[in-house]
Amino acid sequence: MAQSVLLTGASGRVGQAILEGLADEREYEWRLLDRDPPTGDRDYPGEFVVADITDEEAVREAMEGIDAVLHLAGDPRKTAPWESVLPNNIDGTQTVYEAAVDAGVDKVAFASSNHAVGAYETDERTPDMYREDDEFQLDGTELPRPGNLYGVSKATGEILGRYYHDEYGLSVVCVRIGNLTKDHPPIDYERGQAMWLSHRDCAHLFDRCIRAEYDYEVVYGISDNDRKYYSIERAREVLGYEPRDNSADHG
Ligand SMILES: NC(=O)C1=CN([C@@H]2O[C@H](COP(=O)(O)OP(=O)(O)OC[C@H]3O[C@@H](n4cnc5c(N)ncnc54)[C@H](O)[C@@H]3O)[C@@H](O)[C@H]2O)C=CC1
Ligand SMILES: O=C1O[C@H](COP(=O)(O)O)[C@@H](O)[C@H](O)[C@H]1O
Repeated sequence: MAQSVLLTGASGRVGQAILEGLADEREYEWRLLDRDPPTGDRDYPGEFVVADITDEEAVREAMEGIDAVLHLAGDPRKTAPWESVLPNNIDGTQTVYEAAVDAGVDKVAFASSNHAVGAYETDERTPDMYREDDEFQLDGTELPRPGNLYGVSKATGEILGRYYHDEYGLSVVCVRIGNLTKDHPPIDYERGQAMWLSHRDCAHLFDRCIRAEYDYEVVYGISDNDRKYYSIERAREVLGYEPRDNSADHG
């Protein structure tokens, strides 16, 4: 039977990468949600709900009949001020989890970020840790260590997921996404190359978040980069993630 999937933040960069890769997937019935209305220059594979995730009523309505949620909507700026991350990233995420539980949704994949752990990149460790021969690695079992308020909001989204899993049995996977760019990794940016996530690996990873069975997980969402300082072993093990790209293959 087809799975009904709610994709929040569908108009954004990550949402578009996922839809590019999975739009033809016949096993999914998409419901797309964004506060920005769809633009005429793109094809959307499902019903489009124009709503703000801080609007509890609208989110509850959008959640009806949904099996899995890919929750991407939020302010992605690392410089985002508290006035924005509090409503968009924290309140909005709590509204999504709460509505998911009430609607009997099975699983939620939450778009967390490398910035939830950005402060591990100390002056002593960088830039060496961005390089292939350095052994420092984070694997998702470490405590969050944000270096900005945006990172704080993502760490909070992870903790909210823990709560909704433990109290209500919701399956939650928090994907600490690295740096998504199209066609090739960031140029002249070692950090970005170490945490590159290609578009096709992004679509595949979120596909696995819909299909796999899990309880509560924190995984890193990057391609199989030689330079990586984030382990992707947990994503491989629990989700069956098999990335095909590596920033080292791009000059
Ligand atoms: N692009 C990247 O490399 C990374 C992205 N992420 C996370 O992935 C998610 C998506 O990021 P991007 O696609 O890059 O950002 P984006 O800005 O391109 O897309 C975000 C979308 O969410 C929508 N949105 C924002 N606040 C909303 C609200 N209150 N209600 C409804 N819709 C709202 C926006 O209209 C936009 O279409 C974000 O949560 C971001 O923090 C995390 C790490 C890296
Ligand atoms: O969470 C995010 O991280 C990526 C990578 O961070 P950066 O500091 O190396 O640029 C960023 O591009 C993206 O906008 C943000 O949402």
